[in-house]
Order: sequence, then structure tokens, then C-alpha cells
Amino acid sequence: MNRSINTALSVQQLSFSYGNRMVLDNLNIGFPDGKTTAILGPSGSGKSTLLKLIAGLIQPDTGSITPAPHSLITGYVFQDFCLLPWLTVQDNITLVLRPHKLSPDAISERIQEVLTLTGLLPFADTFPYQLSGGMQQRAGLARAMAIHPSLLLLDEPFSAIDGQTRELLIGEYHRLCQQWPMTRILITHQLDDAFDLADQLLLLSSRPARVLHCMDLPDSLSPDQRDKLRSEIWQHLKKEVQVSDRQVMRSSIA
Ligand SMILES: Nc1ncnc2c1ncn2[C@@H]1O[C@H](COP(=O)(O)OP(=O)(O)OP(=O)(O)O)[C@@H](O)[C@H]1O
Repeated sequence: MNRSINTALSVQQLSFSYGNRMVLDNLNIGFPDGKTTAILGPSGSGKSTLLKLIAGLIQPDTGSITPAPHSLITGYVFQDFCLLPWLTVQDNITLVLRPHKLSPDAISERIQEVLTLTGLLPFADTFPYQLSGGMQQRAGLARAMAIHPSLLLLDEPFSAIDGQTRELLIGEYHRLCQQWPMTRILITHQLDDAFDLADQLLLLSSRPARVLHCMDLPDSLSPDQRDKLRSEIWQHLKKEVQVSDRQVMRSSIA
């Protein structure tokens, strides 16, 4: 990690189990301030669980998170959008603003601001089912941004949308990051997402997840550099993906 960059958030000796299934094993990670850290790891390794711990949705068995969850304003963008289907786009956003005790005028201002930012202003009164997947994810992003987060958690935000929309959203995401300084943690299965968006890449092992490798990513990569890095990263991950596959096979037979 680049030592000149301040750490906004860190986890120390973090372990977590669901019942007797150990998911995270003694994780120590620093997330640089104002940067994007991408987390890659085999399916079922515990990536979403790590985000839930950081958001304070669940509690660790041992270890700590600094600063403590809930002391940062944290936005959460979900893979499957998680918009309430019976509420319009603006009402979905109003819902997350309610606990922040803002005046009605301030709420209207925030809604206007994030809908403008995400290009959704004309769709304020639209219901989620009337929007494409890409538009629903913009609404998910608008909702997360409305609380003015200092930490943004993104759990596979591009996995439920098509490739062309992904390209558009990546461009918009870069623009957003320039306008709003915040620390971002991105979970993804796609190395290209990490190459396109992240400053730091963290590789997790199969369950129980340990940190396999952590590296800085350059601002831009030539196609050759991408290929080289891709095969380097795959060397780290290959064995872990095989282990994870066997875990899934065993639990589906059991
Ligand atoms: N609420 C839960 N109760 C019990 N086990 C759970 C629960 N949530 C997740 N798990 C299990 O914990 C492990 C880690 O799950 P998690 O969703 O964190 O992994 P992941 O790396 O995000 O997976 P994926 O890449 O497939 O989304 C998996 O074996 C999963 O089945």
C-alpha cells in the first residue's frame, strides 16, 4: 500500500462465523482515505460478510473495525439494487434520509442534488419496475449518495447490468468520485472492474477468508499490462477458486 496515503478505515484481527461455519479468519486490512479498494475472492469466501461487518449490520466474533461502524456516514450500493418496489425513486431516497433528521426543504434539496448527479431527475416519480437495470442501479447509487457518505460500500454493483450500461456507469462513477471525496470499497468478481475503478486491490482466499495479497493499481493500464497483471492475479487466486468450488460441491451434496 502507498504509505503516503492516510488510512480512512482499518480492520484488525477480524474473525467471523455463521454458527460453526467460519467465514473470516483474522483479517487485517487498511482502506486508504478517498480511494477505491476492490476486493476479489472466490464465490462464498466472505466478501459480502466483510462489507456487512464494516457497515455494522453484523458484529465480529473477535477483532475490531476503526473507526467503529456507525461513526462514519456509510452508503451501501447493492448488487440487486434493493429498491422498495412500492415506492417511487424519490420516495426510496426520502426513506433513507428520514433518520438524518433533515427539514423537508433540506430533503427536497438532497433529492434534487442526487437525481441531478445521476441523471435521474426526470424519473423522480417513477417506480423501480418501470426502470431498466442500469437506471435502477443509478437510483441505488443516488440513494446511497443522498446521505452524503464518507464511506461508500459497493457490493457487485455491475453484476446485474449489461456490459454497455456498465461502461456508462463506470464513467459516471469516476465523475462522481471526483466531485465527492469519499472512501470506497468495491466487491467484484470482475478484474476489469478493479482495473477500471480501484486504486488498491485486495485478494481474499477461499473460506475462511484470509488476505492473500494486497497491491496498488496504477491509474491506467495498457492492454499488455492488463494481461500481465491478470495472469499474475490468477496465479494467486486459482488454487483458492478450486478449494471454494469443492466447498460448494460438498455443501450441495450434504
Ligand atoms: N446469513 C447467513 N447465515 C449463514 N451462512 C451465511 C449467511 N450469509 C452467508 N453465509 C455463508 O457464508 C459464506 C460467505 O458468504 P458471503 O456472501 O459473505 O460470500 P461472498 O464471498 O460474498 O460470496 P459471493 O461471491 O458468491 O457473493 C458462504 O458460505 C455463505 O453461504
